[in-house]
This record gives sequence, C-alpha cells and structure tokens, in this order.
Amino acid sequence: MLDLKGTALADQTAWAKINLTLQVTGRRDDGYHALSSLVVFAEHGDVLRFQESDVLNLTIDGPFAAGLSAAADNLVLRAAEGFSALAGRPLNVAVTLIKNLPVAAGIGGGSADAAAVLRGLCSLTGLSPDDPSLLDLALQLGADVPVCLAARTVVMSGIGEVLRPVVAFPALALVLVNPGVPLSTAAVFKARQPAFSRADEQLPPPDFDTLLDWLGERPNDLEEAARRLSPVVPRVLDSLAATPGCRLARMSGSGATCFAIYENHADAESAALALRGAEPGWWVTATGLRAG
Ligand SMILES: C[C@@](CO)(OP(=O)(O)O)[C@H](O)COP(=O)(O)OP(=O)(O)OC[C@H]1O[C@@H](n2ccc(N)nc2=O)[C@H](O)[C@@H]1O
Ligand SMILES: Nc1ncnc2c1ncn2[C@@H]1O[C@H](COP(=O)(O)OP(=O)(O)O)[C@@H](O)[C@H]1O
Repeated sequence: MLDLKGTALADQTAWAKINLTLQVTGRRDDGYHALSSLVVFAEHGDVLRFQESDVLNLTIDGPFAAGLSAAADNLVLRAAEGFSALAGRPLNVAVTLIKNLPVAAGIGGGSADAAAVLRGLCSLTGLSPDDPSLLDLALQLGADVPVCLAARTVVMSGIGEVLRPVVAFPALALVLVNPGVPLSTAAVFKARQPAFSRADEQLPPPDFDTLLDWLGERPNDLEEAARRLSPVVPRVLDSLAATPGCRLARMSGSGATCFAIYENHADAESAALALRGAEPGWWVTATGLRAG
C-alpha cells in the first residue's frame, strides 16, 4: 500500500468478467445492442499499482503486456482523464498495469482495468463509487465498465448500464481458455444473425443443478458469429466439453475466451492441467468466483 499525498492508495484487481449467458434482445438507433446477461467475476485478473507522480503515466507489465499500447487511448489513461475531468483537477498518478488477462478476449480486461482505476481514484478523492456521475463516466468509457465497477454477480441489461444484483448464487469451479486469437467485439456484433432473443428478466436460481438447467436454456447469442469468425472457438469448446466433470462449456462475451463449469475444483484443476499439456499455446486458468 502506498501513501499518495497523505491518502493510502491500495493496489486494485481488475477481475475477469464472465458472461455465463448473453442474450441479444434488440438494437438501438445508435447501433448498440440491448443485452440480457448473467455476469460473474473470476478471482483471477489484472493488477493495477499506483504511485505518486507529477504526470499521468502508464507502464504495462505482465504476461499479456506485449501488443497492448500504453498510449492515450488505453482505457487506464482514458479512465484517469475522465475522472480528473469529473473531479475538476488533474489527478496525476503513475499506474503500473500487470496485464494477466488476454486482450480483446471477451472477458472485459480493458473494461475491468478502467473500473479498477475509477475505484482507485474514488478512494484517493473520497468520491463514492455509487456516485451517479461516476456511473455515467463508466458507461461512456465502455458498455462493460459499469458491470466491472460493480464486480459482483448481476443480471445485466440495457447496453450494460442496468444491473440487478444476484444475492444467492452457488460457488463455481471454472476453467477459462483463450486460444490466443483476438476477436473484436464490434466485428462479432456485426457478424451475428439479425434475429433477437426475447427479453428475459428472470434472476438465476441459487441451487447448482437447477442453475445448470437454467443456463442451458439461455445460450450466448454471439457464439455462432464468433465460431464463424474464428474457427478455433469450436475446437476450444469441444476440448473443454471433453474434460471429466465438465457440466457446461460456453463462450464468454464476444469471445474468443470460453469457460467450463465443473462439479468441483479438483476436476477444474485436472482439466486445466490436461488442456495446458495438450495445447501449450492456449491460456488456461482454473478459477473460482470472486467473493463479494
Ligand atoms: C459483448 C460484451 C458483453 O459483456 O463483452 P466483451 O465481449 O466486449 O467482453 C460487452 O457488451 C461489450 O462491452 P465493451 O467491450 O465495453 O463495448 P464497447 O467498447 O462499449 O463497444 C464496442 C463495440 O461493441 C458493440 N456493442 C457493444 C456493447 C453493446 N451492448 N452493443 C454493441 O453493439 C458496438 O459495435 C461497439 O462499438
Ligand atoms: N487496458 C486495456 N486492456 C485491454 N484492452 C485495452 C485496454 N485499453 C484499451 N484496450 C483495447 O480495448 C479492446 C477490447 O479489449 P478487452 O477489454 O481486453 O476485450 P473485450 O472487450 O473483448 O472483453 C482491445 O482492442 C484493446 O486494444
């Protein structure tokens, strides 16, 4: 923990977002799509460190640092600039981003980074993370930033700004797999078939087996388009589905990261080990859900 001008600014984790379901229910005039999605957060994520500085500055480190620019369009810097405009004064910090999550991967890494910056700067300035102006800024930064700011199990709708907390939810044992092929969110939305799902406002059931039935009835409407754009997606899903104890294998968001839900953590760990051995080029992580 560091002391920034007398205020402690702790490291922030940018937890990976997982869309357990994703229904596309409509399209707005501005081209954005209305969604209904059960969103959870993994224990695993990027880490952001903050230090005192005279200028706003970003350094990127970690396994997925290569290929991600630290220029002004990075969501970390856009979030810090947006927060400074809100606060009416420059908030100069040197941010180190440890990029543990693959980029353009359907698990909201950039959105989670932006949300982690907003959370950090809230603790620096005393602004409440529930302040409506902060929620407006989050949505301007990206449709997934509000949910990443909440960082808890919710049913998300609108384009990402309507969040309904899910209070009772089972602990899940998951494996996340990314095959190393980036998929653009805009391109996947563009490639999808034009039909819409019916808007579904139901909250998920708390019991594990009933939840799996509920998830089975609500697929990811972007999966078909992602499979066409990136033929490795079906291979990832087949590989996950073939591992012992796998109860559901599905893509998250606009892909290409896929997840599988297991009976227990031992099965998830064994599956991750086997997949790493079979596909050394894939990013494979066994994880639970973020508590809280
Ligand atoms: C699809 C989802 C599901 O959680 O996740 P990812 O696959 O990105 O992780 C999100 O809605 C992505 O949110 P985010 O990545 O923040 O999207 P933005 O930067 O705001 O938008 C990128 C582009 O995606 C399309 N887009 C995004 C969100 C939405 N509700 N409708 C859309 O049509 C638009 O073409 C937009 O120009
Ligand atoms: N800090 C960041 N981390 C990841 N991607 C970022 C970041 N800042 C900007 N981006 C850009 O945002 C886009 C979406 O990345 P990301 O949030 O990882 O994926 P997704 O939207 O599929 O979940 C990428 O094209 C990337 O160049």
